[in-house]
Amino acid sequence: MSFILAIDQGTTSSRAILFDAAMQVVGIAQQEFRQHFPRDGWVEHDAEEIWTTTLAVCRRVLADHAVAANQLAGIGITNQRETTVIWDRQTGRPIHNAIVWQDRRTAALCAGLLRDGLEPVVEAQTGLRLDPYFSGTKVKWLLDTIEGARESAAAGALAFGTIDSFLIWRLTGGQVHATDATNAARTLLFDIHRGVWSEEICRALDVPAALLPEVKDSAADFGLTDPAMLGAAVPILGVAGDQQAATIGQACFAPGMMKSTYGTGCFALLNTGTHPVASSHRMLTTIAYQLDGRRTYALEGSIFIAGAAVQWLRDGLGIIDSAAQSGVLAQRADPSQHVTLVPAFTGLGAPYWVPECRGAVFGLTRNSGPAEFARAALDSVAFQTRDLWEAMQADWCQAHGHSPDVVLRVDGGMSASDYTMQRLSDILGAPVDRPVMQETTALGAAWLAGMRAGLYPGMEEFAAGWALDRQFAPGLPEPDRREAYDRWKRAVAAAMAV
Ligand SMILES: Nc1ncnc2c1ncn2[C@@H]1O[C@H](COP(=O)(O)OP(=O)(O)O)[C@@H](O)[C@H]1O
Ligand SMILES: O=P(O)(O)OC[C@H](O)CO
Repeated sequence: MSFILAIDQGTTSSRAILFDAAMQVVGIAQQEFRQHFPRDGWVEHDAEEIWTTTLAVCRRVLADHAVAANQLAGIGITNQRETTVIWDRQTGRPIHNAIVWQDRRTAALCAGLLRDGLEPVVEAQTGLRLDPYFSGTKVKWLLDTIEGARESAAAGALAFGTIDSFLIWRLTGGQVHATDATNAARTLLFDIHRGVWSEEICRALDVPAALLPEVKDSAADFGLTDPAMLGAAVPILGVAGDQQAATIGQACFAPGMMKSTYGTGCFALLNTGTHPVASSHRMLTTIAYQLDGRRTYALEGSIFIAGAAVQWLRDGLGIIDSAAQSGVLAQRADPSQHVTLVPAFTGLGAPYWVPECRGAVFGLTRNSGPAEFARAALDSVAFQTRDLWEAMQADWCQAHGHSPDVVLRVDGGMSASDYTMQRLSDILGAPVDRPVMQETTALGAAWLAGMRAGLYPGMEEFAAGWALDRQFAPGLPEPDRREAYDRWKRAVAAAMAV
């Protein structure tokens, strides 16, 4: 039993990553699935497709590498967070498509709850904001909308879960209804301080306790897979939301360590230790991981558009053929021009939280062309990260009376761009560390399971194995950094004013 299977169930694809006893990647299988946009602002996934693609990639990666299920010491699950499924306990069938984290259908519901004065309770107990992003109002929408759902839920016939929970249910053949603390922390229903479902918020949202999963540590016994799934009963031993799994995979275990993942969007988490730090700068407070019943907390900043700006250069503007070309093109930009892109294509996330804001470009001249657009798109990722960086440092300062000594570790597809990572370091005025290991999210889930199985080392030894690929050191003089960031702040203010 010398392998660990990590399941990474993401927003656009399901992946299975096989790790060996030395925590090295043996193989990866991946399958995309359909995105459903039934109305403006609505985003759904077919939960059955999430299940079939997940099972298919697990079977494929094992078959491709001739590894039998009885050679697995355990399974770790990491997942797109907040996405909401409600299913029938008897049949296992979802009562509706999964409502995805990006879905905005509950905006009016949130506005109503805000007027009712629920926001202070939500912030104090969950560390989140009253925003459609999180699961709670999606659950309420489903119970209010699907005929008979509210009565069935009250009678205990239905189960709610984030994607980890739904996969655990399916993998165990309907035996286990559980989640981990990091996923529970994203539901808007979980008291992150007491580590229990919040009766007050559940009451306000009309969510019956009978609907909710048991909340466990991130490394725990989540049940055995039904042998019909993979060919043998395999224990599920690790579960964490994908951004928390990346924090673990990056070994950001000490307070002051921060990871920033650059995929379609960007999610930055700053470890704040065993005491939660409340944000007065519009960051989220969340659980980074829970081990042996002890919660470690993080401040989180979520940016909706990062790599998606590069996709826009490729698919929207057609000025590059591949994402990798963006850095080459950006380096050819005229240094005397200051074209600034505010990529608020789907509104602005942290720290602005303005869903109705849309993108804008400033500083165009007759000489502005593809190179200046490419630079503006990549630079926008650095500027947005600086927004989070400033907010988190200010929150930390308020809590501790001094600035943190931040170590920033980056990952995700866009961290492959040397240009962007250098620019990030320049704009932050701080070093940026990129690890050798690219699969940090899957590694985090695998480590949780492998550590629980006794195959992988404990936290300290795991952290010591983190290896640097490249450190980007800041090269921009302070006045230039200030001037560039001031220009960005003015551009955001102008975009928000339109
Ligand atoms: N060399 C590169 N330069 C700039 N952006 C890149 C590069 N490689 C990938 N990207 C961007 O990274 C994103 C893919 O990263 P990934 O971590 O796979 O994202 P996700 O998990 O959200 O699908 C895409 O948006 C792509 O445009
Ligand atoms: O699936 P990803 O990588 O886009 O991550 C989604 C986040 O977990 C949403 O909070």
